[in-house]
Amino acid sequence: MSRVSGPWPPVDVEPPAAHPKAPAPGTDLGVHYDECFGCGDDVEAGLHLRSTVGEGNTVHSKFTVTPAHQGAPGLAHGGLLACAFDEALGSAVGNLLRRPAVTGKLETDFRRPVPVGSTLYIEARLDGTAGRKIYVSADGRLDAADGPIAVSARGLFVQVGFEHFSTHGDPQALDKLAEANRKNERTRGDEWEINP
Ligand SMILES: CCCCCCCCCCCC(=O)SCCNC(=O)CCNC(=O)[C@H](O)C(C)(C)COP(=O)(O)OP(=O)(O)OC[C@H]1O[C@@H](n2cnc3c(N)ncnc32)[C@H](O)[C@@H]1OP(=O)(O)O
Repeated sequence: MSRVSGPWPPVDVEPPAAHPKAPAPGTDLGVHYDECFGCGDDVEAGLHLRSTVGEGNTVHSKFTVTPAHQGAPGLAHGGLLACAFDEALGSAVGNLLRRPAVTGKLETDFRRPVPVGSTLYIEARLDGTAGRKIYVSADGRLDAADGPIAVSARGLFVQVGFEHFSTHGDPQALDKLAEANRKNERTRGDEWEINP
């Protein structure tokens, strides 16, 4: 069976166009929500991804595997690795396009074991958009930006209105996030593309 599931993106796409107010290459993206399992500081056993904007519609993230992330003894759990890629891809979509979007589909290709103590260097890139559909992909390299690829992923994010989060999520938590965002230039609501 081929590792590659088909052409990517699977449909004709527009080339990705970063939002005019997207953070510049080199910008440290920080934490988008303290309680996020992917990046939040309040989640002790979370992944604590740290991300920086790269050149050419990319975001570079680092994820260090701890004993809390094990599946087999001494090795990262595949589901948590998929989570790291969801976060890295979502960070590329949210920060570069500034469109509210959720993961519709996430495909992962586990190519090498990822031991506890190792760091994945993930490069996520915008591949294109087709209406509300946003296609992204990423490679995660072991222990160095030019290390061997251990995991690759492809994702489809679907742009949604902000009501997706207020309807299905926790309004109090959203208020808390909005308050935090008011203190953070990069995530101000007036800089988002909100019309799906
Ligand atoms: C600074 C900030 C940082 C922000 C940094 C953020 C980082 C965090 C990242 C974590 C992100 C997450 O985990 S998000 C959480 C996990 N995901 C979710 O909970 C999403 C749950 N699913 C849904 O709510 C829904 O299914 C939606 C919104 C995805 C789609 O529903 P919808 O709005 O009714 O739209 P729908 O017509 O179904 O789909 C729209 C188009 O997408 C296509 N489509 C939808 N799903 C799929 C699919 N799985 N595979 C193929 N295609 C699909 C449809 O065919 C359609 O194509 P066409 O007919 O138009 O051609």
